[in-house]
Amino acid sequence: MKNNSGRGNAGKSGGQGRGGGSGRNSGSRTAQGSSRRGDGGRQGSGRGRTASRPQEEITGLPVAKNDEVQLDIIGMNHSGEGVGRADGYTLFVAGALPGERISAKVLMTKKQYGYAKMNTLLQASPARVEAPCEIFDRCGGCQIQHMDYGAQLEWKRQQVADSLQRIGKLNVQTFEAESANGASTNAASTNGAFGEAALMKDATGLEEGTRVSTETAEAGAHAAGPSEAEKQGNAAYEAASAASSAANEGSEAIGYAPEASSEQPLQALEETGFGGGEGDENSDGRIAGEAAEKVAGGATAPTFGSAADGTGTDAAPNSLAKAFGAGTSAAADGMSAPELDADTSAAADSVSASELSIDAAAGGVSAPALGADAGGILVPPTLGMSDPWRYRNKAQVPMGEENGRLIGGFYARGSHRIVDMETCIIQHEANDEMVEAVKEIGRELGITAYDEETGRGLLRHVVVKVAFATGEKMVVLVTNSDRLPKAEQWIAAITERVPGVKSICHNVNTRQTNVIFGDITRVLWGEEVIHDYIGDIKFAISARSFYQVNPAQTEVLYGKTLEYAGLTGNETVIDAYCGIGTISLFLAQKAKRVYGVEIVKEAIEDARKNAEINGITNAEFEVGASEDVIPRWKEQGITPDVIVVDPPRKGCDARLLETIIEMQPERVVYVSCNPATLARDLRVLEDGGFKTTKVQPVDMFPQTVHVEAVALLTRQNSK
Ligand SMILES: C[S@@+](CC[C@H](N)C(=O)[O-])C[C@H]1O[C@@H](n2cnc3c(N)ncnc32)[C@H](O)[C@@H]1O
Repeated sequence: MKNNSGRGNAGKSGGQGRGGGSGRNSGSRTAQGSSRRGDGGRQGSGRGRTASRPQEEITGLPVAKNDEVQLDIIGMNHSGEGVGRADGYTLFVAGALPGERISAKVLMTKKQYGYAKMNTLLQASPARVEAPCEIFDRCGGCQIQHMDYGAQLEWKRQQVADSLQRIGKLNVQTFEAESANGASTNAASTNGAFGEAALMKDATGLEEGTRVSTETAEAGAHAAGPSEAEKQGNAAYEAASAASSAANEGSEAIGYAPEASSEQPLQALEETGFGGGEGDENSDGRIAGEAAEKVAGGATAPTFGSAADGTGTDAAPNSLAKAFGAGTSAAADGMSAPELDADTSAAADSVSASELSIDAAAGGVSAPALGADAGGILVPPTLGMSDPWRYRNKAQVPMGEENGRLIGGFYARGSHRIVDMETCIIQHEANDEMVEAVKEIGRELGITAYDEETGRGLLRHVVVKVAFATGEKMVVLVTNSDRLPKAEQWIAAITERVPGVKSICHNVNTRQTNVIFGDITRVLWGEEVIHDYIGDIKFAISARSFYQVNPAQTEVLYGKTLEYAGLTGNETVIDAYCGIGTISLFLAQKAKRVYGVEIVKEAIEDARKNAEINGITNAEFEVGASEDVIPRWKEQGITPDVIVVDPPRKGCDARLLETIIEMQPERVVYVSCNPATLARDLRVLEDGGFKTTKVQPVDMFPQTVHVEAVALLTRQNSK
């Protein structure tokens, strides 16, 4: 276990107390520059926003740019920023935790909310810990290392409960949780220290039922990108769906009927692919990696199916669209571009802009009194890791040069400048070692790094994967040329310095884009794939195939999915959004027959191969959009007992939900990486005759703000 203790020492000044209340009067404005500095608090250095966009002066606000304000932090938004109020005006503060009192400088103001940079931590939260990573302040891969892991888990559970209540208008059972500061909190209410929902409406300024406006789309944008990437898969896997969902998905907007945005996402990619990032799964648009790939790929490379052609139409039947308001207009997605950085996390979260309860605006006042109903949905504590470090099996590292020396690491916040990095403490050590070895070899061979401004230079990214169960390793060199110079020397050096390497691949990406992978991948040496196990099932993982990045927690997630599916061996099961068939094959062990559907052709090819290598014959897979294929299966007479869905962040297509309701399975198991769209979709299914009984949060991405959950719904009406 890494050093994750040290609670509460950082920067307590103790001199100011917490101030009274968190409502409209909690922020007190002081003269600029009058705050104390250097009293040991977290200075909010590198994580402050870069207000690089010219700002329009908005008059009549309680604060102005450069003001110094004292704030009580009353929640944390889904980007991991503390939420404070200054005379009723919402300010987002990177690095501040709920329950803290801080002095901060206002960086920028918008009509409904603004950003501030913490200058002095006046009173620290007991949940505050010293972030163990030296570059936490600069790297976007993790957002909440400074929060005690128990508090992270509690916050994630709260995110789920809040979304169910506020967006889904669902009844959540009261749950007594020990909060990080030892106080007992009613986790079903929304005014706990870790609840943010109450702030959303105020932050976006939208009245309940208001459709997402430009501002909310903008706000939501931040969440775009990476968030999902890992979960969604790489460019190949996401390309097909990205065009239709790009904007919506990234924006966290939850309404149906989004318009697709096609080009904007292209800048999404700045980020570290090394660490968390959802470059993969990270959200705040800060992580390049796959997220970027996904988005960018979808917009630019219509290679994998109809949705990728940029014509994405997620149009929902009016009734549904109406039910959830928030038809959002796309754009959001592109927001992760560096120059927009300062706007993005606002997310204040368009997510629920249209759904938020008005009384929420009061500042942490609880939503409708839903909590105490024992008949409500059970949201148990988040299933976390005993050691929430070194959990990732894949790193995607951008390469650059510093004074002529090959370096690789992460993009400095708000720029595309690459900062060298030797270790990432959420990566498996083997990934650190592989990346380091490749950098050394590259230097020895005199390899140049790709320069995205000039389009010159050779090595763009190094992607490394390690299979936790077998120890097999893969190195992928992504270059800006079709030929890899000195290929033999590369192979000799990598095989010598990377013990256990099973596969060395070369991917060609000559496009001037931030997308990591190009379309051509060649095996330079060894196997085309490495193998890993989840439970007893063996999976072949190729250079570009999507595979969950946290294998330990994947087993937990799939185990819960299987448990909720309640299989006896006689059931027909549909696995919608099945990817490479990971969940399908898990289920097939206990079901009569499993039908998997996935929009990306390559994923389905992998799924079929994986079924074969495991000798599984009762699973079949079809390429296509779930919302197209499953209605067809219905016409063909397939009658599932259980339907499992594991959609991208944008949630299920409305047509799919309608089909599920018509098919009337006994149970629906909904695996989600976005509590907002989960809540929206559960509302539809509830209205269609299902009852949500449990929603189990699972921590797939410790130290980041990403929230994963699996929900069980049972059919209430009879066929
Ligand atoms: C969250 S991933 C789930 C993958 C898989 N269940 C797993 O756990 O590895 C979502 C998947 O849905 C796919 N997808 C996106 N839109 C789709 C659609 N309309 N129909 C079917 N699959 C889709 C993506 O390509 C991606 O593989």
